[in-house]
Amino acid sequence: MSRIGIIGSAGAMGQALVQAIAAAGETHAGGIDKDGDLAALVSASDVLVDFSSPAALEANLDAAVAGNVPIVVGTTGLEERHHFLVDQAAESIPVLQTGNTSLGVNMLVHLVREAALRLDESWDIEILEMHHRRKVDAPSGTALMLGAAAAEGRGIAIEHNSERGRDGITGARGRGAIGFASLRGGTVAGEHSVIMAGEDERIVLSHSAENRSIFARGAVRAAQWLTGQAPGRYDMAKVLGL
Ligand SMILES: NC(=O)C1=CN([C@@H]2O[C@H](COP(=O)(O)OP(=O)(O)OC[C@H]3O[C@@H](n4cnc5c(N)ncnc54)[C@H](OP(=O)(O)O)[C@@H]3O)[C@@H](O)[C@H]2O)C=CC1
Ligand SMILES: O=C(O)C1=N[C@H](C(=O)O)C[C@H](O)C1
Repeated sequence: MSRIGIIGSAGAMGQALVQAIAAAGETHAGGIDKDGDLAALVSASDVLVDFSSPAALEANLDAAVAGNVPIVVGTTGLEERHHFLVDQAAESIPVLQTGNTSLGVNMLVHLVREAALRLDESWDIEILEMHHRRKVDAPSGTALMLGAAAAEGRGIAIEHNSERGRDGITGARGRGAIGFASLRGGTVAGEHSVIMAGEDERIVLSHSAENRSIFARGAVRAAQWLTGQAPGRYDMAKVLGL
């Protein structure tokens, strides 16, 4: 049994996590939000789960390293500098970073990589996501994971082959590009579609989150798995054996 500490505890994911920890028979070590006592939470925890804000990431990783406690980073909206910080922390402690903790999305990531490996550049890949009106980052972390998987399958660098935020006279779509589009509204927990559009035909691979419990269950599974791992950077594929 592990003591799981929550960063971002009063938030939508933090609250879903409290329920998932109890359902899994684990111990809720406590939680913090902005201005909470991070050091005390680290001392009380065997493993941390962070669903807060990119602005909090550096302090969270530093505290986890100082306390030698593994951390699951589920926060999205991360930039290159945040990924660098994750890599640095992973030299000392186990860190699992993912834009989506659900089994279904991680299976979708796998399927997208496989499809992109087999389809040539004449198939245009577009990623469409929709989330609730409160979401602050776009494209979603999941959309970025799906784009990265498509690029990996295709053997191209996503940094040089993305089309994001089209507006106005954008010119025709680039051959081989991976496009992203984001919708926001209502209470949608998370919808992702990867559209592969070829000549006169289309393949659509998609996932619908019916509620946040799928992310919370996945985060608890990740926290359980991460406890006892060697220092390093991990993802959900390792946890789920995909
Ligand atoms: N990887 C995954 O599977 C999933 C990832 N997410 C991601 O998780 C994050 C949180 O989502 P959600 O719960 O919907 O967001 P909410 O806005 O509902 O919750 C965020 C929480 O984080 C807290 N917080 C903000 N800044 C800090 C800080 N510096 N230190 C500690 N806590 C802080 C907020 O507290 P306060 O109100 O005091 O600011 C708030 O309680 C987002 O990045 C989202 O995209 C969401 C679902 C699944
Ligand atoms: O903010 C959310 O709610 C979600 N965020 C994650 C993302 O950015 O992909 C995961 C999930 O889709 C819900």
